[in-house]
Amino acid sequence: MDVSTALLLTLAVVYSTIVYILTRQRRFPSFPGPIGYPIIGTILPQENTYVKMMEYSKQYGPVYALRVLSTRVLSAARELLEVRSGIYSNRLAPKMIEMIGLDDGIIFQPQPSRLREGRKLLASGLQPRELEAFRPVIQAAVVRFLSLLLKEPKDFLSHLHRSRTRLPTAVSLEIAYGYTAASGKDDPFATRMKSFVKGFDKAAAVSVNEGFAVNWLPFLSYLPSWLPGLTFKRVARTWKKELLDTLREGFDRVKDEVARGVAKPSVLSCALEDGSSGYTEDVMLKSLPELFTGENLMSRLFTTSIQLMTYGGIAGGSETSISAMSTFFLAMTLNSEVQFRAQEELDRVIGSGRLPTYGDRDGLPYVMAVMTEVLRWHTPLPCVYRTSTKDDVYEGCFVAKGSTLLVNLWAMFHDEARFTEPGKFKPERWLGGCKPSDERDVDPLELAFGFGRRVCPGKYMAQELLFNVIASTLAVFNIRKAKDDNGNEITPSVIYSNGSMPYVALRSKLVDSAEKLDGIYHPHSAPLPFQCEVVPRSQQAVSLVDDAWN
Ligand code: HEM
Repeated sequence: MDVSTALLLTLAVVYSTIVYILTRQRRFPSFPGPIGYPIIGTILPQENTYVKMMEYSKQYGPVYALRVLSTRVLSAARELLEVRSGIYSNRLAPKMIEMIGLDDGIIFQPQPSRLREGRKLLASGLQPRELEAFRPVIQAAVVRFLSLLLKEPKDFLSHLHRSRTRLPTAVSLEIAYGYTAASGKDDPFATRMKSFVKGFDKAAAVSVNEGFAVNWLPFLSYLPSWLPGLTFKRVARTWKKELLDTLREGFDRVKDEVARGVAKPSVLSCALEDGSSGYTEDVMLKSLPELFTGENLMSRLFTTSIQLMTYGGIAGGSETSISAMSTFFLAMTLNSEVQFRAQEELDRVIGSGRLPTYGDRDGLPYVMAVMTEVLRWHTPLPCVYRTSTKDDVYEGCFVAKGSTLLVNLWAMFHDEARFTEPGKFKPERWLGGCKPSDERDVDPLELAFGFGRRVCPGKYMAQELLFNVIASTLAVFNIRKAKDDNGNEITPSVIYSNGSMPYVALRSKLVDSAEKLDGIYHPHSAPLPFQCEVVPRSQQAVSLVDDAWN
């Protein structure tokens, strides 16, 4: 550890001690939970933190509390986020995001009326009925993915990850701005948006070895900028201009197209054309880009709110849809019988003369069950979290303002009382709707996307995209275990990067090793790179993709 990191860590411990002492509360009994070390609190494991937290809930009960430095964490039931949403709907903005002025979109929006307006704007393109207009866009993005799979089947993970081919980004650009990114690398607007997301992402990072110290030592923002080492203030000023200029470019381009009567239908063009929509320019400017940043950022935010200062923080965003798609490829590699059953259903219902579409979903219950099980087996965001905005009393115990509330989705989806063999990938459990417990509260199609006022606005788009990828890939390809040089099958291990949970160290070792393996940034809760063979099922299947692509 170098001197500056050590100094920052020391500062963080001192800061946490002061905050802890100042905010200590004794009025109400505390929740049960691990006691942890003095000052530092509980040390959470670096990997699979949500599994450890599930163990705590078995030990201490469904509601328990722990402390990480000065941050109180309450592992609670979803009802609390829904019923007391007035107190538990906020997320803490990282200081750098605040300084750049990017806390004014949706993700960090503290004002209920402004949040409602921004979410309404996104919903105008992302609700099921509105999405229908964009169905061809989603289908085209999926066909592009299939044609890449035909050309370079070994690179299936790269096709999902790399920004040029990343499905959700391509679709979001169309829905938000009516913008079709050129398939080459140098599409100017897509590149600018990409750097915007990257800048946003970096500004929100909370690791000791990545991002800005002011995010985990917020008091630094009050020190004068002439002090040595406080370059972040200058960076914030420069980025504020650069990032807002990018947003302005997207906005002005569509505004100009609308004025000339040549705008393609998009959320922004509709809002601008519809004089009665009443959105302020600021809401349109800052809320729309959160289609990109929201998908990317959710995991970072947990760490921000939990303020894992001395321990470091998460390495990156979540890219939730990509995580689910990678899980699908892993599940198919490991469960050939599931794959054959889904393909049998596709052949019977759709035949081999066309690709399946989202409109076919009601006739494909087993394929739907595969998708549901993907979202349960390794749910992309294992925890949903919020920061409380007021002191509160819950079940007779005190919840201090600023506490982090956490709902462990992983624990709900792996609850042995509800699911037989929760660690196994078994789509059958979902046949006939939300089984096995008949309790809607564990339906991954709902639960994996969060709750109440903050429920994921991209939920329907994500489901449509995921369904299309799953159904079309299974219709066209067989996914099999790869073979080594001696012809032996390679069974991939089921190892996931930590995703939306804190790393109790610097950057996760798993993330580092994943990057070394194939050079792709793997910051989210997704399987580490693995091999499989992706082989077309027939010449007719190849022609289907070629024809659709051409
Ligand atoms: C499988 C894919 C996805 C999963 C599992 C997922 C899950 C989630 C979850 C759990 C949350 C937090 C909700 C809460 O706090 O209660 C969230 C928030 C969010 N998601 Fe998604 N998401 C996915 C895809 C997407 C897509 C495709 C987009 C964009 C089109 C998107 C945009 C957002 C945004 C903007 C937020 C923040 C909403 C707010 O704070 O009000 N997500 N997502």
